[in-house]
Amino acid sequence: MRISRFYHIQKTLLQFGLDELIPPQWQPWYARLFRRSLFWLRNRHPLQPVGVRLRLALQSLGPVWVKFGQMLSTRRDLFPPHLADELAKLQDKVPPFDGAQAQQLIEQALELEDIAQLFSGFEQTPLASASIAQVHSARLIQPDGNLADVVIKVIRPDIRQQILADLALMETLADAAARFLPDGKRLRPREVVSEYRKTILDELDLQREAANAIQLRRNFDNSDSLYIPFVYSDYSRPNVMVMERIYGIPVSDIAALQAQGTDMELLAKRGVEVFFTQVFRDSFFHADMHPGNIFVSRDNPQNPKYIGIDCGIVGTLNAEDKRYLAENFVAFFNRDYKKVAQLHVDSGWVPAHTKVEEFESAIRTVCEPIFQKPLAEISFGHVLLNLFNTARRFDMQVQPQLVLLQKTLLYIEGLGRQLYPQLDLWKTAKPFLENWVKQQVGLPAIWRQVKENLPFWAEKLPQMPNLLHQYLEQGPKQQRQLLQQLQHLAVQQRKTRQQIIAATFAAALLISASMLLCFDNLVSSAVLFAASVICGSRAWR
Ligand SMILES: Nc1ncnc2c1ncn2[C@@H]1O[C@H](COP(=O)(O)OP(=O)(O)OP(=O)(O)O)[C@@H](O)[C@H]1O
Repeated sequence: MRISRFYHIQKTLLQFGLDELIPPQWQPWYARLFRRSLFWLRNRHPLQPVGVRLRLALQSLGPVWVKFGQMLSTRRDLFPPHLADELAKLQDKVPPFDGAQAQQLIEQALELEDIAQLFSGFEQTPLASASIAQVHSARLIQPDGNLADVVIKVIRPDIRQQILADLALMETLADAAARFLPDGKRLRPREVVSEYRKTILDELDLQREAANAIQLRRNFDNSDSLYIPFVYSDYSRPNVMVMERIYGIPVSDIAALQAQGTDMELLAKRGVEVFFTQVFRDSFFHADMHPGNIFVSRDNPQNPKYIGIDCGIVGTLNAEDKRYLAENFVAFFNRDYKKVAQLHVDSGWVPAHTKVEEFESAIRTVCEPIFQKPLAEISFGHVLLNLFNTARRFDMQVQPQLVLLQKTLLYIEGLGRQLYPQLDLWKTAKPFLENWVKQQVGLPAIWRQVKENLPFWAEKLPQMPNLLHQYLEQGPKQQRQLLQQLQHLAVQQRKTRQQIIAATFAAALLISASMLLCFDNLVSSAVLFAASVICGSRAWR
């Protein structure tokens, strides 16, 4: 099975002429000869540009590869724009699987004899189907007898085995690429595939998605800007998830939004705010913000609210990353490239030995042209992309959390500008960022830390006298032990020195004894030999 799939993948790649992606000077003569001998696998689409062929090949290999291509399209640090643009067009439109089978999977997962025990009006025709799961509508019969409109997401049967098998093949190909392509080191194919493995396997676990949705919903409880549908966690299983059905307008349906009189400027600004709030306030952001996952509530168009679904992929940032990121943005918009360079070194994103002046100059060369545009038109996502690309030349390691963030930022900006083309991103984000940075330093930060640590200190306070007493008692005892160990070490050292001297003497006496033997001086030789044995045995002891 694995060999035949491997052959199928190789065949597809060759029939779409993707071997052309490897420049001829990198292909040794025997590889070219071997390629020519595979005459039945010639390129069948020679007139299509290579980007289009790559997209078509991935599409014909199936959903796992389509999703892989979608992920690669966001890695503009690795691929030229024409390839990344083509990959971005990949869509995982796949035919739904049988609704009766979905019903069976739900019954099995929730241990129901019949779906009607828990749901009324389960629709076997899916509401939507994607590569990994499909979604059915139903009405949940709640414990109090009331009905709630819900959707049930079901993972495709057998998809896990398919994904694992394809991942194993991808890993083999990545290994080969890393070993044989001269650019293998820079492209880091093994890391790219292993990152993909993590993302796609995470997406297979709906319990994880449910937990993410619950957390995000809690973070935006009572928010005017974002609503996350309620998840019925009692009915969440690794392959089944039940959640509140929403009836919002897809965010890409601009005409419908305008028709209901939505305040588009406010909506666009709220998108940016929601993103920065998730990143900087909560350190927990929805990282799959493509338009298919964002809706706008039909209620109150003058005070518009987003609805977010599909929380399968989320990003987190640690406190350090957040601080460096915010300071980077502020420094960048103040055109303080030295600070930007220094921040990259301080955060450990580039090695400590990086020459800050050289790095600063490289950043200036790449970023200064961006300021030719009015501030309002500058894209944060592109700023980050340019910074990361420059930093890569200075050995910046791929930071998956930052790549996820930069990708999400590009989505959010694209969305904001689509909703309200005059959106001034910097004006919307700057007060937020500056305020955040201010809160991280000085008195407010100290006060916040004190407040955060207070419960811990309060808990430990009653134990303090005991701990202090133990410490004071342990002090002299530990000192005595240390002294004993030092004395022991000194004795050992003296012994070793004596052994070395004895061994040297033994060797010198042995050499002299051998020389005297050569001159037939038997008695002296025997005496010296005996002395050498005595010294040697002393060294040995
Ligand atoms: N709570 C909901 N209420 C109404 N419709 C929903 C809900 N959740 C999902 N849908 C519909 O199902 C579609 C697919 O859902 P979702 O994005 O969660 O699935 P997916 O398999 O992760 O898809 P993809 O990977 O393509 O984003 C959505 O675009 C939406 O139309």
